[in-house]
Amino acid sequence: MTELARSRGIGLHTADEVRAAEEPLLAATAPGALMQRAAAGLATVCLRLLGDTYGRRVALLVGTGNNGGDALFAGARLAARGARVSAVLLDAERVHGPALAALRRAGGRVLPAGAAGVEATVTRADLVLDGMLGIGGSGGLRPPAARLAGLAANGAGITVAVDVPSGVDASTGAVEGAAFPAMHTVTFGAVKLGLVVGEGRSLAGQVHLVDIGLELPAATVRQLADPDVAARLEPPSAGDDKYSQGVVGIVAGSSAYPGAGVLCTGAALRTRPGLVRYAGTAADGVRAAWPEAIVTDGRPGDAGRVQAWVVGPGMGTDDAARSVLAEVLATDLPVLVDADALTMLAEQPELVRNRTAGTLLTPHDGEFGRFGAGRGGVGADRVAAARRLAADLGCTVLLKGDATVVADADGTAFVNGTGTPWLATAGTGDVLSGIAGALLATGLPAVEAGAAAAHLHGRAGQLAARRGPLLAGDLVRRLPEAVGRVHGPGPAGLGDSGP
Ligand SMILES: NC(=O)C1=CN([C@@H]2O[C@H](COP(=O)(O)OP(=O)(O)OC[C@H]3O[C@@H](n4cnc5c(N)ncnc54)[C@H](O)[C@@H]3O)[C@@H](O)[C@H]2O)[C@@H](O)CC1
Ligand SMILES: Nc1ncnc2c1ncn2[C@@H]1O[C@H](COP(=O)(O)OP(=O)(O)O)[C@@H](O)[C@H]1O
Ligand SMILES: [K+]
Repeated sequence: MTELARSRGIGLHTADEVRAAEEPLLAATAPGALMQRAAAGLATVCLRLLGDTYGRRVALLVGTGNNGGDALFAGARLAARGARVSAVLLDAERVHGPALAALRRAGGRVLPAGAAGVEATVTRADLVLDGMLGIGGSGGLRPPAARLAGLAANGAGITVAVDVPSGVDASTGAVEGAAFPAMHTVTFGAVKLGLVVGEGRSLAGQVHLVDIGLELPAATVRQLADPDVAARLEPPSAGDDKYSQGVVGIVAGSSAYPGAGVLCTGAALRTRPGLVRYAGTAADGVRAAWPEAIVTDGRPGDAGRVQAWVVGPGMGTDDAARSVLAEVLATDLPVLVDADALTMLAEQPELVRNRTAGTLLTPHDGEFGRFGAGRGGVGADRVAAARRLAADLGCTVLLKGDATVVADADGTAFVNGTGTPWLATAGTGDVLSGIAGALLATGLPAVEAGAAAAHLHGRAGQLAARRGPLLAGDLVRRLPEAVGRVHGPGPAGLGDSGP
């Protein structure tokens, strides 16, 4: 097996996939065994978070299904270690019986959600464990559950979600109304997709995976970690020269707006030590900023041979720009289409439908909405949205955002785990295009180049944000360090958000 095939990243799964994997395991194990594995893992994480357990106050928010059972059994384990545990039941008539009995035996207190002491119990707890809804939840939280989530949000304790924060759709990350704001989520058997994408990403906090022995099918959605990206960034070897490292061509910026050309070219240069060619009307600015690039103010065809093109950032949408876009898309080379080129492409999608080489579109939500398959907007299911546009155009779509999604026409997808909200500033998208273009030129498939680029871009953003508010140019400066960082040892966990 090649290193690339091994470095496939962390699998992300839907609630249906988890349920299907649970069935044979439930049949093969003693009744309640899986829930005990889940509760033991959950209690271990809570003990670690609490530090000293004796006398600490723990509030359990307990729903009507097995998610509530997990919380009660874990609560019983914490009570046995000296914690003062109170269980708030959403419905005292429907609760996991053996788990409730275990909590009572361990000395836990039980009160219904409507009882007078609930507010104080939840807001004054040192740790609040959300066992209201897991993968069996659907739709927005009903009022009593929504009220408890609100109390936990206003309290001072550590908030921990059992399997999934209640109110978050485990499969999509969508949230309808209120949800439990978790600082930590302890999830069982598999990382649910909804914990790392959409609104679910920020509500889940840090994700801890507890192995309960599930055997899952190969994931169609994955998240790359540092070593997975490193495997896609082969350093030059003794036999390499500047051409063998991948030559990328950049068409970006304009005489009025040279900045996009400068940022995009710089990002490409700093991603790979190969060769970067530039063709466009921001040639003077690019030449002045980057003497290492080979620059022409002519058309792409005048630039010399390249292995991939980036087209779009800041290039304008006039007739000349349209003709340049058509020329680049008529080549049999991989092309990344961004910004102004996406605006033009949305009016002429046939330009990409029959391309044989990879085509990577990198829209933000506004640009996504301009395409036929994107009308009506991205919506709450971001992975489905990216897949829809990719399938419609036969392209790869990188949908930018807090957790950038990259999807191929066949449904293969990645969700990015790095980054910082400081990236929401002008020009950072131009930098992403330069990085992804440079990786496309090395021969990586478009979906892999997009996923690796989003990871590196996010890492560069995290490094730059350590010094305070960042500018797009800071990302370019931090790129070599970001590349070094993914090659080096260090934490490589899911959604790991910090260098
Ligand atoms: N099946 C198994 O063997 C295992 C299941 N485990 C736990 O079981 C969970 C799934 O359990 P369940 O299938 O019982 O489902 P849940 O406990 O997630 O929720 C189902 C209950 O919530 C109610 N409900 C649904 N939507 C609601 C809403 N919007 N507002 C308020 N109430 C709502 C339903 O009426 C139902 O009673 C997992 O997330 C995990 O925590 C773990 O113990 C591991 C083993
Ligand atoms: N809230 C956020 N958290 C993390 N990253 C973000 C956030 N908002 C935007 N980004 C990232 O910042 C970049 C913005 O790109 P884009 O919208 O094209 O900006 P521009 O066109 O100004 O270059 C994308 O990589 C996107 O994923
Ligand atoms: K939960």
